[in-house]
Amino acid sequence: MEDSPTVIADAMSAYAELHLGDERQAAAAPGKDARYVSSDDGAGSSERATHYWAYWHNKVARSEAATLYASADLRSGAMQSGTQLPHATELLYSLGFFLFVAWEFLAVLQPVAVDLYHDAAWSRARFDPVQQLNSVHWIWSGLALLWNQTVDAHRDGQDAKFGWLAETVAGRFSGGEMFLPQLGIVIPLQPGDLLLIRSALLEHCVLPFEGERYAVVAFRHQSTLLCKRLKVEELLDARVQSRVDSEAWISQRERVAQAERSSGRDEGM
Ligand SMILES: O=C(O)CCC(=O)C(=O)O
Ligand SMILES: [Fe+2]
Repeated sequence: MEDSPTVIADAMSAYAELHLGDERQAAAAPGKDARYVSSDDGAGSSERATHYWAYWHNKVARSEAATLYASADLRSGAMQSGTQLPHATELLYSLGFFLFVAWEFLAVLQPVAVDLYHDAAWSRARFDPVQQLNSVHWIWSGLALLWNQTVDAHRDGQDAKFGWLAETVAGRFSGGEMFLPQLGIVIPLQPGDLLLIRSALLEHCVLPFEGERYAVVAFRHQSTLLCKRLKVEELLDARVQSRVDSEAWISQRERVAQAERSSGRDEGM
């Protein structure tokens, strides 16, 4: 990912400059999302932002009216229905290489996970504007974009339980390593690196940093997986699985999907 650091950093800077300016400044209310509660909410806080692009299922209405939801800064507490897609196109194309490499690595590491994510993505492709732009390498249900955000220790409880998050960072900064408290491991994540972690299981946080640190996080929520009654934990376990495992899993998945359809118990996502 040699050229990606500047490509991504430039695209994120441009995007922030053009489209986040006012919303960024407006973020004054205390955050509702514990992940982004900053320990140093003083100087420079107006430069921090978290922005989501995600396929979001409307559980209350039980509809598939998924849309692009975005929050310029979760500290404002507002999740807004996004209309920013036209503005987002340039940034999404700049992230293409990251999405491609994440897909490739995950396909080698655990093909079953790619199958599972891919199925979920394609079943909802017509509702998912990001999918429509990114085509085959978009296997995620959402992206979190972070500008200079400190991130306290957390697990991403909505992510697929035994699934994966893909992340890369950009900008010029020192510090800002990813720390995994349960394992006592510090990952010196640098621009150009790709990180895949089990975000729902492993606590992670970002250590203090100086400079400009941008993060791009691709995730898939558990609620968007197709076969929710599958014992995903047995499938996405810690082993690196072979294609043979994958084929066995596909037939299991089909059986479960069929059982769900015929019992009529599947209430959507
Ligand atoms: O900024 C990072 O490096 C991590 C972000 C993260 O963990 C999250 O958004 O859930
Ligand atoms: Fe996280």
